[in-house]
Order: sequence, then C-alpha cells, then structure tokens
Amino acid sequence: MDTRFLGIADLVGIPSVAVVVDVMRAYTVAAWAIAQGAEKIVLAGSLDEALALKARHPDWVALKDGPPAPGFDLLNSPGLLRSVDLGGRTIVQKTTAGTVGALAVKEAPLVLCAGFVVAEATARLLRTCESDSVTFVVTGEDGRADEDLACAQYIAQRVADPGTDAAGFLRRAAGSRAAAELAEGVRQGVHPDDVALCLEVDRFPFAMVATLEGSLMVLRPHTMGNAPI
Ligand SMILES: O=C(O)[C@H](CS(=O)(=O)O)OP(=O)(O)O
Ligand SMILES: [Mg+2]
Repeated sequence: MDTRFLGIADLVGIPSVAVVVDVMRAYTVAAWAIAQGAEKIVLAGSLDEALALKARHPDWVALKDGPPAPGFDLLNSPGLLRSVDLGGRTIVQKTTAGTVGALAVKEAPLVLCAGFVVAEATARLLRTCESDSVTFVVTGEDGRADEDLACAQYIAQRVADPGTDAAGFLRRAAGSRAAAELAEGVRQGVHPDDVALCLEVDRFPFAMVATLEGSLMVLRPHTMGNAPI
C-alpha cells in the first residue's frame, strides 16, 4: 500500500482513499457521539452553516470547538460528551481542523475519519478494501501535529501488521503540543480527562465513514457487519 501523509493545504487532486485524522479532538469526539447513540454526524463547513442547519432541523444537536457560543448545544470534548445521551440524534459538528480536513476530501470515493479510539476498526477496513494508495490527512498544525501524524502512522503500520505496538505512537501523541495545550487550559471547552480519552487505543469497535449525502458530508459508523464498502 502506497501511503501519503499530507496536511490539508498540501492535498492535490482527489485521493482514492482518504483517512482524515484528528486525535485531539474532533474524531475522538465524533466516535464518542456515536457511542452515546448519535445516528450520524453532519460535518459543517462553518459556524454559520452549523447554525443554519440547526435552524432548519431544530432536533439536531450543534457542536463546536472552543468556548460555548449561542445556538450551540455541545462542545468538542470527549470528557464532556461521555455523559450525554445522544440516542438517535443527528449531530452537526464544526471544528478548527478535523471537520475542515474531511470536507477537503469530500469528493474522494472513500473517506474515513479516525483517531486512536477507532484505530483497529479503521485499519481493518483499509485491509479489506485493498486499495493501492491511501492518503492520510494530518489535520492539525498544517500537517505537523504530532498526535495526528503519530496516529496516522500507527494506523498505516497496523494495516500491514495488526500486532504493531502502540506505545511509541501514544508517547508521541501524549507529548504533542495539542496535549499540552489541553492539559494547561490553553484550549477552551476542555474536560480534565480529554487527553486520556483521546489516547485510548481501540476504545470503539467501529470505523467512521464520511459520505456526501446530497450537499452534506455525513459521518456514520461502519462495522464489519455493515454492507461492504
Ligand atoms: O477542539 C480542539 O481541540 C481543536 C480546536 S483548537 O485547535 O483548540 O482551536 O479542534 P480540532 O478540529 O478538533 O482539532
Ligand atoms: Mg486536532
């Protein structure tokens, strides 16, 4: 498998398979939202779009990163989300890096969104689709965020070797700037458990597949019991 690790701005053309990685925190949060019962996650391109979607669908749940803001129901924090019942709900998520990365590859035939919490399920799906080439979109810090790069490299290695040891990759993620900023209160909308929750390998058994549904990019869980991709 030919693998590339690119920042959002470095993407050229439409990849055949894209894995969009945001460990801290968008796709850890998305996985928790699904685990808490959400039916799907609509990835919004802007705060205004998220609010417009919520206005059109008052039962949808709007989620943003950073501090709370009028019209938004939830923040981009796994620690804050894990006690919320989202049974059957649709989430509209807008974040600084993660959601932007998925929208940048929305034309790709297969888009997976990932963090450590869905590493093996993501690797398994990549193994079964047997693509020659996979582009990992490293969403943070213009492609240099070490938590995202470490997770992307871990998943890529795990595709080839399911026994890959996570320890070194997790150490890099734990030492990343994002982890420090979350721990030190530089970032807003944070729960004290967020970093630890972002570093749980294989917390969830599903991968997350984003597809265009009309004009919306929609993220849904995928387990091996689902129809083949
Ligand atoms: O919520 C997050 O951790 C970040 C926002 S920022 O980098 O703190 O501004 O968003 P994400 O898109 O999940 O990286
Ligand atoms: Mg991030």
